[in-house]
Amino acid sequence: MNTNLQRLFTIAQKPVRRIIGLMSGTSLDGLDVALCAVSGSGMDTRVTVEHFETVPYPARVKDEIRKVFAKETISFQQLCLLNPWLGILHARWISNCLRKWSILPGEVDLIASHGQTVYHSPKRLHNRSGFLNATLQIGDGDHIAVNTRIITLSDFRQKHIAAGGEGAPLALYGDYCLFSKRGENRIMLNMGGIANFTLLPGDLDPECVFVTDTGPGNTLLDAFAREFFDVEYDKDAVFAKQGTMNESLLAALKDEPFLKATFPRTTGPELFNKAYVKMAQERSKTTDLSPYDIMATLTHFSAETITEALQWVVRKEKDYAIYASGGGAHNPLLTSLIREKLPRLQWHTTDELGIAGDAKEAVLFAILANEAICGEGINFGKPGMPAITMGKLSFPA
Ligand SMILES: Nc1ncnc2c1ncn2[C@@H]1O[C@H](COP(=O)(O)OP(=O)(O)OP(=O)(O)O)[C@@H](O)[C@H]1O
Ligand SMILES: CC(=O)N[C@H]1[C@@H]2OC[C@@H](O2)[C@@H](O)[C@@H]1O[C@H](C)C(=O)O
Repeated sequence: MNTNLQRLFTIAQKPVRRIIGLMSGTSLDGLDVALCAVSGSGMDTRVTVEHFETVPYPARVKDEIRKVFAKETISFQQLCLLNPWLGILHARWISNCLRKWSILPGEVDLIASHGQTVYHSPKRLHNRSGFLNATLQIGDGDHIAVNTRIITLSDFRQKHIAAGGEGAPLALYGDYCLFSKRGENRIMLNMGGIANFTLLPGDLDPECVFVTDTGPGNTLLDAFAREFFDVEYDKDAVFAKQGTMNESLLAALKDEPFLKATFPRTTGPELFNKAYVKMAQERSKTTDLSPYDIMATLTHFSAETITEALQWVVRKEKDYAIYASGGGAHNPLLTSLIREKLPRLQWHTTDELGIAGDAKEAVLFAILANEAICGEGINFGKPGMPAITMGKLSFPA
């Protein structure tokens, strides 16, 4: 037998597996590296985050990714070169983290690599006849496995699409396993570049679990913080707080078929980008707004689209606790707007559940890898949320 398979078999039988979850999201802020100790599977999964670090993407890495990121027309050579380059860089950063944490590669069982999404194209967005849902993540897993000497699972989203989903959000699988609590209706709200949430019913009925993207989280704020103020993001909403929300621009921003389409739905910066905002400004005759007013209006846009999606699932007669995560949870204006609009929801952060909000998505990919090795496929009984295990295997040798 191939010794890699023997090793995998042993890993699957261990009481506790050490899995590194990796996430590099649509914000392009860096690579989240979460070293997790995982036991059990499915609803019996338990996780302890032993170490977590965000390795910031150097400017050169951001620039190279931006040459293809969410763009309809790109250099094929650039895409081809980026795929191994990013895999090798991710491997190097993992090795650096392990050295810093005094952990040997042989002490880690698996790596779960999300990769870098460069294009997300569900059918509702491309609308091209004969083509189905599609998404593309790069930073190849073979390069990670060979360079770290750790078995790697990667490219989780393709199987979800193959089984009838849009390839996202995958958060529900880990959210359901880790955070479901009998007696509490929970909403796990992640505000990254794009915002999404999972509804976890207090009766644990898998058929009532619900997950969707809502629209922009920070992606438009980041794009315009770069354009107007030459900074990577609007830290603590200092710019947005100096502006006034413009009703006409907000209405134009919200006038988009995606925001009226049935839930669940997924999206990305392919739709919500600078051109989208500039077109809304033209339509609403607000091209002369100050940068501060635009930042304020974009923050309201994210808050309203998040709130309206949440209002669609919450029932008046029920209580809900909301657990926020992702970089947007640090944005005081965004969070206060959401809280004002949903005063009945009890507001928490995932930190209160033992998982730091910045680490959550990386941890969720570690859980997906754990499910791929030990799980049986969680059945939500719904189209678009297939009962599958995900991730492709790369062996170090
Ligand atoms: N103090 C802060 N104030 C305002 N915004 C913040 C703050 N800290 C982080 N952010 C926002 O969070 C973003 C990073 O969020 P996160 O890492 O969750 O996104 P991501 O994982 O890349 O996105 P996605 O989940 O869509 O893939 C930053 O780009 C910034 O916009
Ligand atoms: C295609 C893609 O990378 N989508 C991301 C993105 O970032 C947030 C939102 O859009 C979510 O749908 C998804 O990531 C999380 C981890 C998910 O799949 O649950």
